[in-house]
Amino acid sequence: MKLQSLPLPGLLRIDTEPVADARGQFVRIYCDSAFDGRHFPQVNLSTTRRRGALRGMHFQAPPAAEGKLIRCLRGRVFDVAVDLRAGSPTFLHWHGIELDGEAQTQVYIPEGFAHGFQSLTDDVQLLYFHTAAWSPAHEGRLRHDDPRLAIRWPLPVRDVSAKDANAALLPQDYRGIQA
Ligand SMILES: Cc1cn([C@H]2C[C@H](O)[C@@H](COP(=O)(O)OP(=O)(O)O[C@H]3O[C@H](C)C(=O)[C@H](O)[C@H]3O)O2)c(=O)[nH]c1=O
Repeated sequence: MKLQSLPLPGLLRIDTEPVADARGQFVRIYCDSAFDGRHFPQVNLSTTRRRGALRGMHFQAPPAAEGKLIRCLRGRVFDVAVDLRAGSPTFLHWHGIELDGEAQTQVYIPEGFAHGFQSLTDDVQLLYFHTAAWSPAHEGRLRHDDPRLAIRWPLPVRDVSAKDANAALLPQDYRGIQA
């Protein structure tokens, strides 16, 4: 398991290392020793039907701020993290990484980030490990097309949920979250 820092502090690319044999392959997705002991009280799986569909941008505010370890199991996605940490040198910066079911790449998005992804193929399956349980009362959403973020999505966007489409744009005085 190789961890590589990405341009936003705390954001990690993880390259897992499958072991192949005549039966197929085995791969370790997570281990405490490689990750200084994250605890994941919740694991989610989403499937997305159509190429171009977009889920996000989601985050949870403290005390339910959540880190996410994400792996694409099927299909291919453009996965985006946005730094919302108050005072961060990369505040409101975004970074995108392609994940796909064939490659062994995962991404770890720490607490204080918003997360979203666009499907680059039909029939995408994404596996998420969360460092906090879902807390609707602490859920926050950003618009995927917020001009203050200026995220460059690879495909024309489609299939956005009403909740995501109706999220508020960031106010000019937005200061971020204390993660
Ligand atoms: C997270 C969660 C959701 N739900 C319910 C709430 C909705 O009725 C339904 C779908 O939720 P939502 O529309 O928020 O799901 P996505 O838009 O796919 O959000 C997911 O994808 C984006 C990219 C993320 O980063 C979120 O962490 C992840 O939850 O499941 C539950 O019942 N339990 C849960 O733990």
